[in-house]
Amino acid sequence: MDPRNIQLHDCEFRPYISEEEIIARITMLAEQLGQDYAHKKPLFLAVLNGSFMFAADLLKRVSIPCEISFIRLSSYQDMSSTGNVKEVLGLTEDIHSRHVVVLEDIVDTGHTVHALLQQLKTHSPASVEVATLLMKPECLQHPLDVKYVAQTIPNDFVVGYGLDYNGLGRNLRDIYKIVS
Ligand SMILES: Nc1nc2c(ncn2[C@@H]2O[C@H](COP(=O)(O)O)[C@@H](O)[C@H]2O)c(=O)[nH]1
Ligand SMILES: [Mg+2]
Repeated sequence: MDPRNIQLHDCEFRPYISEEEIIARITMLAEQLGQDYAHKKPLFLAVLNGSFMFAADLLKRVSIPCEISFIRLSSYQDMSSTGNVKEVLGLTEDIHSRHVVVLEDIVDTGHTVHALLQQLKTHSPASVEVATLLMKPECLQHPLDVKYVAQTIPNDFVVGYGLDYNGLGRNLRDIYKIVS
């Protein structure tokens, strides 16, 4: 095995996106959000578990007044989407008339974001947009308009920087992709 690669459970992963590249992308995203949401006091809604590192690093770089809250959803098993989006921890904030920005680690099929947007819209927010660290456009199965994307990637299974493989890998500073 290449010494730069890592093993998680039964799979080998190789370095893909470095922490420096991730932070550079997030810094640009934070500046864009700061401009678009100046004077709107946005509510960032981070989708746990995967977005915890992205949310923390993004929020540290957003320089306008804002709030953050969390929701926990689950739809992935092993390396694929089940298509069944389970709410593990629900919405605790009143989002009526608020400008909401959903923070996702990765948009793959889009099932998760699609289901969440449907739910959020029933609470009459002033606006809802999605900011994601990663997006796999070729996997999308819903006509989603994801306004803020730090980086698009091909259809590869990735781990690290909050993303896991069956519970492991969330603590990695860089993003790795599976060796096929
Ligand atoms: N560790 C990884 N998790 C992934 C990957 N692609 C998706 N996911 C997880 O699923 C949800 C959303 O998927 P969706 O199909 O509903 O869009 C995402 O938030 C992740 O938690 C991946 O490559 N690696
Ligand atoms: Mg996620």
